[in-house]
Amino acid sequence: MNDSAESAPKRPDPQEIRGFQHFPGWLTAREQAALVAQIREVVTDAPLFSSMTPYGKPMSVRMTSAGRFGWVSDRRGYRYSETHPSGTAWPTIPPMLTAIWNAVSGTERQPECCLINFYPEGARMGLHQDRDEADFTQPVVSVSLGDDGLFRIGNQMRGGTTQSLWLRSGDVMVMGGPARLTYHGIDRIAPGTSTLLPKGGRINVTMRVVT
Ligand SMILES: O=C(O)CCC(=O)C(=O)O
Ligand SMILES: [Fe+2]
Repeated sequence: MNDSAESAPKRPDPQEIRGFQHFPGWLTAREQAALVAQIREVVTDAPLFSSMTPYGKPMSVRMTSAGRFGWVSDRRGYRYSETHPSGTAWPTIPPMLTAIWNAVSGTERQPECCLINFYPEGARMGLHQDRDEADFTQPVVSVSLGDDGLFRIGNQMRGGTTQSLWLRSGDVMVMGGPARLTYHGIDRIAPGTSTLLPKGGRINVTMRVVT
């Protein structure tokens, strides 16, 4: 028996919600802090930037990416790009994130994009589908850090009833299977609900197979 502080943490079982698999509290507080440090290294090499929607409206979320591809949005539309807007290649995906992917994704393939979204107070993300990837049999795996975010889940087509839940720091969500194209978004974040990020706000990371 090993009950030292270094023993592997017990991971939560998933809770199913409209086909999404929610793992509340997947990461311990210590792991969350370590992951934030790895994400900071990415952001140092590939600074957060504000995107324009194809309609010319600025998004309230700032973003950057790691991996072979990054997600960018500008007047040419939403797309994956092999370079940051500054022209450089994206940093490699932090190893803690790859480990989460391997534990929950249920696929042999590896993520080719790790999109890092930063939500300051007041930021939101409207209901959308993630459909810029080539193979919808591959899941999207999301990790939340910092302030709570109110996540809304709709249906596979626009409209209909929705269901909401709070995504908390350390939660992991797998969006796969029949729910891979389900509409989802973030209505708002709850400022001051976490002390993980010294200046507050919420980070959400999504890992995706792109090609
Ligand atoms: O912030 C979240 O929890 C969801 C992010 C998301 O849906 C996306 O980046 O496509
Ligand atoms: Fe999404």
